Amino acid sequence: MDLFTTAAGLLAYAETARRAGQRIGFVPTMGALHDGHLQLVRAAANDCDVVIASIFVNPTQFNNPEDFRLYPRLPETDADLLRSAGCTALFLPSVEEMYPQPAVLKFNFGALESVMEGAHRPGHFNGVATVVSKLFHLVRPHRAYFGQKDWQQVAVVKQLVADLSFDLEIVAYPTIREADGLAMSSRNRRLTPEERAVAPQLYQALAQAAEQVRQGMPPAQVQAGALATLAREPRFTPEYFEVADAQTLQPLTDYAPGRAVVLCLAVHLGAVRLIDNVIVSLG
Ligand SMILES: Nc1ncnc2c1ncn2[C@@H]1O[C@H](COP(=O)(O)OP(=O)(O)OP(=O)(O)O)[C@@H](O)[C@H]1O
Ligand SMILES: CC(C)(CO)[C@@H](O)C(=O)[O-]
Ligand code: BAL
Repeated sequence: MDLFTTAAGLLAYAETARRAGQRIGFVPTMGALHDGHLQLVRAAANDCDVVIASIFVNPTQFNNPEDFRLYPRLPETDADLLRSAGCTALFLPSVEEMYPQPAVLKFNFGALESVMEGAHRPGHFNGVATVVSKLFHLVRPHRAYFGQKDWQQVAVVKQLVADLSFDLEIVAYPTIREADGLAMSSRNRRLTPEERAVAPQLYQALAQAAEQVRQGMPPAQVQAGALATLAREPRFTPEYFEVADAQTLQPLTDYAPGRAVVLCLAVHLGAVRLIDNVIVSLG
């Protein structure tokens, strides 16, 4: 696996692969890798000739400086995992390399970012769109791989690709979970054993709410019930629990047949903020 720390090195590598007629798969990450990331790398290795992964803890998408400072950083272990999953090149830039000058461009994703992560993490999707655009320009992949654990991010990135005519395909893969249901996340490493023990209740609340949606319980009642369930665990401080249209991400007042519903939550557990979601397809 090749390692690049400069934009120029990455650009030249990707350009050579493209000129040779190779298909390029791209997996952007913030590192501290787990099976959720590695399934994306394996999928890219299966579909493409060249697989480029990036590890960059992007400061512009963090609204909380402590969250940025404490974000797990394990580049050596990550490199080994990437190599064994079939990655052919790793881009590991510094902040100065990615932002030689402060980025000032502002994105507006309208209703897509007026809810959930967009509403609760001011500037978050602006930072994501900025760094993803930069990375897409350097790599110019044929396909870019994202996880459904960040459901809203996938919607925002698809909008970005459409609005800016990036010539690539976005593919999204399901959330990989621990055996007890907890969604894999780099931030799980920061949980204490006591917090880790109660964390699976987040998925349990989502699974219970999903069953209620299938049974036709009104969205407001599903939401209130889930928030009440979460409130029973004193270590949880819920930020939101939304019952939303899976495409538009707007909160639902009732269900439309044939549409998919996404149930999304963000909960603080000690010093760690976790998100998760499940999709319910309505017949
Ligand atoms: N459990 C998972 N299942 C599937 N995809 C995932 C999972 N966790 C992360 N991803 C995807 O991997 C990519 C990189 O995500 P990122 O590096 O932020 O990892 P993360 O584990 O979600 O970290 P965080 O602690 O920030 O939530 C994103 O497209 C994300 O959706
Ligand atoms: C897409 C991404 C790598 C951009 O920094 C990040 O938001 C993530 O890891 O999901
Ligand atoms: N996985 C989304 C990146 C973030 O939390 O900033």
